[in-house]
Parts: sequence; C-alpha cells; structure tokens
Amino acid sequence: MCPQRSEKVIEGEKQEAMEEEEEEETKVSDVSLKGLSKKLEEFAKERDWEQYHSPRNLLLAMVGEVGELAEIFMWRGEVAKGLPNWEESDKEHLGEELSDVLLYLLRLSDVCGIDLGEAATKKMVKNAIKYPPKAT
Ligand SMILES: Nc1ccn([C@H]2C[C@H](O)[C@@H](COP(=O)(O)OP(=O)(O)OP(=O)(O)O)O2)c(=O)n1
Repeated sequence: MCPQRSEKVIEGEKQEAMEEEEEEETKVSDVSLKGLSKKLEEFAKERDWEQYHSPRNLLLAMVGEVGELAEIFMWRGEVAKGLPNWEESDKEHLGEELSDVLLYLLRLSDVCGIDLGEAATKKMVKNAIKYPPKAT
C-alpha cells in the first residue's frame, strides 16, 4: 500500500470512529419515551418477567421507588436548586432513583395501553387552558 493510500485509510478510520462516537452521543441525548418503553418491554421479555409486570405490581413498585426517592431528601431541610452542596455520589444516587420512578411509570403506562408522551402532551394543553399565562 502506498503511503498516500494508507494515510487516506487512516483518515477514513478516524472519520468512522468519530461518526460512531457521535451516533452514540445522539442515542443518549435523543432518548424518547417510546424508545425507553420498548427497551423496558424487551428487558422484561428477556427475563420472563412479563408475568410479574401487572398494572398493580408496577404501581406498587413505582410507589416503592418514590419512597426511596423521598428518603434521599429526608432530614436534609430545604434543598437549594441545583443541589450545590451535595456530594457527587448523592447526586448520582438521586439520578438512579428518579430513573427508577420514570421507568416504572413508563412500564405501567405501557401495560395499561397508555401512550404517556401523547397523554402528557394533551394534559399540558389542558393545563394551559385551565391556567392561562399572565397578561402582559
Ligand atoms: N421486577 C422488576 C424488577 C426490577 N425492574 C427494574 C426497574 C427499576 O428501574 C429497577 C429496580 O430494581 P430494584 O428492585 O433492584 O431496585 P433498586 O435499583 O432501587 O435497588 P435497591 O432497592 O436495592 O436500592 O429494575 C423491573 O423492571 N422489574
């Protein structure tokens, strides 16, 4: 292989790696409720857990996770927005518990046949009519 050709090949590989990296980032930032629901369904299927994912079980599991979320804030007094004085590990823990609540909520919606993205969008329209913005 001539040196020029090999440089081209290396450049192409670099480009490919960058594109792959970008694709990976896009996947995380472009996460959708539908996409998460699909992944949760697959997660349950792969473990034969669909039998346990009844509406009532999922609701109770979600309430349990809300309790775990509340525990993080318990006895701390008022907490400033952005959690400026929190340890990184506490923030990470908070992210995990928030995620558990979201994931169970999505799974619950899914097994109830509710498209949560659609329902929440409609509800926001209803909220805006009920609570109109301040006239300027
Ligand atoms: N039957 C189950 C059990 C778990 N999960 C998923 C949804 C939640 O995101 C997470 C909950 O897992 P755990 O019950 O292990 O709860 P925690 O992660 O909060 O662990 P711990 O209670 O030990 O802090 O796993 C699930 O989909 N179905």
